[in-house]
Amino acid sequence: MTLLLELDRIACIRGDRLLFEGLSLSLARGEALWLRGPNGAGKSSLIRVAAGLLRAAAGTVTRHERCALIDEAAALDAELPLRRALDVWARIDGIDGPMTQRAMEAMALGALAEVPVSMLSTGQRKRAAMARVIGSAAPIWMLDEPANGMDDAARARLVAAIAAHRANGGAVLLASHFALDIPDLAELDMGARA
Ligand SMILES: Nc1ncnc2c1ncn2[C@@H]1O[C@H](COP(=O)(O)OP(=O)(O)OP(=O)(O)O)[C@@H](O)[C@H]1O
Repeated sequence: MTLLLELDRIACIRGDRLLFEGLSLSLARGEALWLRGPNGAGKSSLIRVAAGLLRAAAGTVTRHERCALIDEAAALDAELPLRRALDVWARIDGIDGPMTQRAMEAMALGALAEVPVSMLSTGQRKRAAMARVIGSAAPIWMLDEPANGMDDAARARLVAAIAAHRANGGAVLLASHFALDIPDLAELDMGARA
């Protein structure tokens, strides 16, 4: 079993509030873990700690591979047409053009390639952010509320992309306050810890 991500006895403080402590988890190739819990439980904070964007108050995070993140912050340049905005990231990630093309197809974004990111709807923007994650070829995906604003068809594509990623040896850390139809999904109830 090859571990891709290990969190060991993590504590997280936001403002002056201790959100959680002593939290340990690991993700091996092919695994997916659902962080569940109500608003404010600390799901986004844990994802940000795992991604290295937020410092833990205690404990250690070990990422054995590259990770790609989708969160509420817009990752794509709003002024650029979608295809070019994704190409910018592909160049940064050192990924080839066909990979970006496949990522766009996975999220059914072909018809939106020339539309500026700023003009995309909420759900389209989530699909675009997901295409960026798929196109990154990063083994670890950290997905914070990826399905918010997505319609049923987009959600099905998201679930299929996650399945393909796991089958390919990737791992997924998923924060969502509602259930997604993902098989063989481990759960961590952040609400129970709060
Ligand atoms: N920058 C910050 N400074 C202080 N407190 C913060 C900050 N960001 C978040 N918090 C607090 O940390 C707690 C956990 O927030 P977090 O966003 O991690 O929860 P969540 O489980 O992802 O919630 P949601 O389901 O609403 O996305 C909340 O009480 C929030 O107000």
